[in-house]
Amino acid sequence: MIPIYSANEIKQWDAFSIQHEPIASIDLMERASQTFTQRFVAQFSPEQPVYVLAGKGNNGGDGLAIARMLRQHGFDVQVIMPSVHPLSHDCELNYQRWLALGGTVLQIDETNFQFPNIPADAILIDALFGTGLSRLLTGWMAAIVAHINSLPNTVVAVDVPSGLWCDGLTEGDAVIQADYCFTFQCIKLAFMLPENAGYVGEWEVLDIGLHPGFVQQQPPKAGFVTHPLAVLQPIQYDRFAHKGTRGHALLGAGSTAMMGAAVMATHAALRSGAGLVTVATEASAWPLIQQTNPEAICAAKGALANESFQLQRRIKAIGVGSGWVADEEHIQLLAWLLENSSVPLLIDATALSLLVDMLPILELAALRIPIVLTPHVGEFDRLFGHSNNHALRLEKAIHMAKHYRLCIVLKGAYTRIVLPNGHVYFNSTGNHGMAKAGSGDVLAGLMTGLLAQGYAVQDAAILAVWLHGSAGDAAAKAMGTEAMTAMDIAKHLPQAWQHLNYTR
Ligand SMILES: NC(=O)C1=CN([C@@H]2O[C@H](COP(=O)(O)OP(=O)(O)OC[C@H]3O[C@@H](n4cnc5c(N)ncnc54)[C@H](OP(=O)(O)O)[C@@H]3O)[C@@H](O)[C@H]2O)[C@@H](O)CC1
Ligand SMILES: Nc1ncnc2c1ncn2[C@@H]1O[C@H](COP(=O)(O)OP(=O)(O)O)[C@@H](O)[C@H]1O
Ligand SMILES: [K+]
Repeated sequence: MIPIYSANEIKQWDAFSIQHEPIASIDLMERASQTFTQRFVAQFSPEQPVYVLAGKGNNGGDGLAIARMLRQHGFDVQVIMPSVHPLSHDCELNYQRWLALGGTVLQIDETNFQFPNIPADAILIDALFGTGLSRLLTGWMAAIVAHINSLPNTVVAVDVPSGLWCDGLTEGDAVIQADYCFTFQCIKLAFMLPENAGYVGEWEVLDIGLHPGFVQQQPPKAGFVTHPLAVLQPIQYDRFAHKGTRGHALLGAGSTAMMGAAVMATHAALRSGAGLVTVATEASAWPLIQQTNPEAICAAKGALANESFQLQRRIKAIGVGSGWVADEEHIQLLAWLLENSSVPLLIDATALSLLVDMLPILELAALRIPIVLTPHVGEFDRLFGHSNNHALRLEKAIHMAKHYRLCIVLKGAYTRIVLPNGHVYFNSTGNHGMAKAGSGDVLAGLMTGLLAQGYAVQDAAILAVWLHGSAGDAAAKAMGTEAMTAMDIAKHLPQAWQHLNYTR
């Protein structure tokens, strides 16, 4: 897992490393700049001229060190600096080192603002501001940013695109629109917000060797899940395991016009590792379910509100809502589950819409059993009210998860798994080929299957979301993001499991 820390926490990590490694701050800057340079030379050729735009803080110091290193790699490098003083201590040192190497600096003046001409094939390295941004860029700094954004050049940001507020959304548009952003050590929350996609471009985290002791001392409240086995243990079965010990999942899914949702959720649940999957749905659809998923068992919808059925079949988790319609029958089923279920409950799709009028019983139910909600943004807003942007929505999800003691899986690119303690895991896998009807049903089936096997809600959510995205990536590789369908995600779950195990 890659931690997500705020700008303030990053500063603390920086100081912690300087103290505990120990290392001088200028040497840490040198190491960060070397790491950036290595990454840069792996992608770009010295045939393209490089212009480094360096500010007065430590981000500018990195820029000056990178300029020096790239010159040593044979790049033709020019440095542009707004004439702002004083420079930070380490920026000043790197400024002197650059001059000592025979480097020159093209100064930009506030009064006579004119940006040097840059050849169209030049690469621009943005080291104007980093995580030390303390206010919005205005005046001539905003003008510099606007000018750069008007240029056709490829822009590579050092740590963060200048002007970006790394802990959330930036007001206004005085932010560099980078094509690439090579960021240091941890991910910035801003990278996870769709509104910032045009600023951050393709981002990558560079390990600059900050002291790992800091993460133990101050665990992050948010993280990016690159591999779930770094944060959870998979359930291991011994050779005497049988279908009764692998867990029995009960799905309440499908209605006449949306029976495909039940088919797909069932298929995914069957590929979750669960021993038994029962689908409670309309009897007229049983032949369809059994033709498409011969391993599944069908039951009447009433099974969802039938305690003796659930006890006798040893149901271990229940997932409801995929392909449901919002009618009285389903309201009654959901209410029964909230009031009576003794096993973990997953609430998806239409059941989330029904929940709007059941928040008080949801609150009580969450005291008794683990509950996970799997809304996409529209469903989340319908349930908890509209948010004007993704940063506010995430804040609201954290608030609601804490208030109701729920796990909320807010779906989309970088699906957010929000835990009852307010911590957030962002998922790394998946692609836009999954943005198609039915993908959510696959996730709901898969997660219910994991819950049935005894995974804690948090682990089931992290693992299911990662596997689902990984299966989506495998489907995209095999058939392309256009042609792949939700069912293809379910069919590629075997590859996702293999990927999980192989990279363990
Ligand atoms: N993490 C790590 O371990 C490592 C981090 N490193 C690097 O350090 C970077 C952070 O450096 P940093 O703290 O010096 O901040 P940075 O963004 O360069 O500039 C701050 C300056 O800008 C000014 N300023 C702020 N806002 C402004 C505005 N709107 N308009 C105008 N001015 C404004 C502010 O002035 P003030 O707010 O005091 O007025 C201050 O002078 C980080 O991104 C990474 O590149 C590596 O070197 C080593 C390892
Ligand atoms: N751009 C994307 N990148 C990664 N995953 C995505 C993207 N768009 C959608 N997904 C995933 O696809 C699924 C879509 O679910 P949902 O919107 O509920 O679909 P449906 O309701 O049609 O089943 C979610 O798991 C979501 O995270
Ligand atoms: K920058």
